[in-house]
Amino acid sequence: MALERTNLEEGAWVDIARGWLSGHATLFDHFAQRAPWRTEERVMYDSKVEVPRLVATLGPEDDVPPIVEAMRRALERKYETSFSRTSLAYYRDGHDSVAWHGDYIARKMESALVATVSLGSPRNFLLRKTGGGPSIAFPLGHGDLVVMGGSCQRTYQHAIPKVARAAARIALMYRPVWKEP
Ligand SMILES: O=C(O)CCC(=O)C(=O)O
Ligand SMILES: [Fe+2]
Repeated sequence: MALERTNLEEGAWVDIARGWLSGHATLFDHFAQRAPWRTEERVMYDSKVEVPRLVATLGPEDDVPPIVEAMRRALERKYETSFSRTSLAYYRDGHDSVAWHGDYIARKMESALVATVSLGSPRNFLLRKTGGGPSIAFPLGHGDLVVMGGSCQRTYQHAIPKVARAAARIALMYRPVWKEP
């Protein structure tokens, strides 16, 4: 895996591997047509976080292409953890977004890992210190892998901001099972 690590402050970091999944367009089409999409009817982060996008959770009963399991195994080997939860977020166009947040439960944990493979067209993925300040932008799409680690969910926040024009992107997210500390 050709990973490039960016060390942030307070023990947070992100790894990025550009074009990690070469067949991203095929997997995008598969999920766009077949994933069990729902709107986020329940408040996922906190009541202030607006989340206009479609989401899906993949379980054992879902029809998942073998590449999804192959990527999970590669990530588990590399990061020496069990990425047993798989979920999806579908940004249909520039109106879809996720506001600044640290992932639920993980934002209370000392450290946590989240691996995201971006399918389809790029969107800007932003990071900033929790509560505000300048942001760093990483355009993510076309099979790029990003892994957030260390204190990233607690000391940093991330967002996919709205933009005037964007083609569709799906984020395929792998997370370990997190326990409330
Ligand atoms: O779309 C992404 O890459 C990020 C999504 C995200 O942060 C989340 O669902 O918690
Ligand atoms: Fe998140």
